[in-house]
Amino acid sequence: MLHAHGVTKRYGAIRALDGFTLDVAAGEITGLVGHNGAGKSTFAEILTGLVEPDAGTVLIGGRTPGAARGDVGVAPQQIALYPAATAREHLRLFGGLAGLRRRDLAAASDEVIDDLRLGDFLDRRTGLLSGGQQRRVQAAIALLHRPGLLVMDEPTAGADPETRQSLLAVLRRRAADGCAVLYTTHYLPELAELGATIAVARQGRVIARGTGPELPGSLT
Ligand SMILES: Nc1ncnc2c1ncn2[C@@H]1O[C@H](COP(=O)(O)OP(=O)(O)OP(=O)(O)O)[C@@H](O)[C@H]1O
Repeated sequence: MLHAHGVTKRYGAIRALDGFTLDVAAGEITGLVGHNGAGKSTFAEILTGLVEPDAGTVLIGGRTPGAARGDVGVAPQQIALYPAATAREHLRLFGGLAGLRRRDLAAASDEVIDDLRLGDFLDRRTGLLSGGQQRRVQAAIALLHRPGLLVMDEPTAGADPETRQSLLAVLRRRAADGCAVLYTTHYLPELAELGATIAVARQGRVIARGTGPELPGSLT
């Protein structure tokens, strides 16, 4: 589903990505781990189609990230919500932008509201929500249109254990339905819970790939 080969991205003298290569199959959850500054978020941004790589190949279901945008769901590391709008309004807006028709949008919204337990604060402005509640709204937006590729960039940062459990559970279900999931985290036990394969990034490239037990502890 996701094929990236030899991707480079420079910011001035900084090589954020330096020959980054990674494949994620449909139905696979890949945990992307690595030190701060290893290039994880830069790669996630390229998958949104908003940041262009300098060189290399990135294909999502055989299409460029720009062309595949409707089939990608992204939960960025930085909270990116409209503080004056409610969670319900966010679902309506992003579902509409993803092309969901009214009835499909209602069903899809009900599903993510239930999966991520948004019901208690659905009609409050997101700017007034706690950090963990905002994370749940952001994850719901990523999941809403049932994309073929989910890009979750540290989605459980600041989340309480119950929120973390509900998010991990819904990601496992989506993967079982054939979704490819790229999941960045600094918290390795989550990857074991997800049954994820692991990619270790360092200095802008993937230096190791495998399941948890296959990788030497010092790498992760
Ligand atoms: N827009 C930008 N302008 C300049 N430098 C950038 C930009 N985005 C990223 N970088 C730099 O690129 C490198 C990779 O950053 P990136 O955010 O991708 O790392 P990361 O692995 O996601 O780190 P973290 O674990 O801290 O989230 C860093 O040195 C960062 O400072």
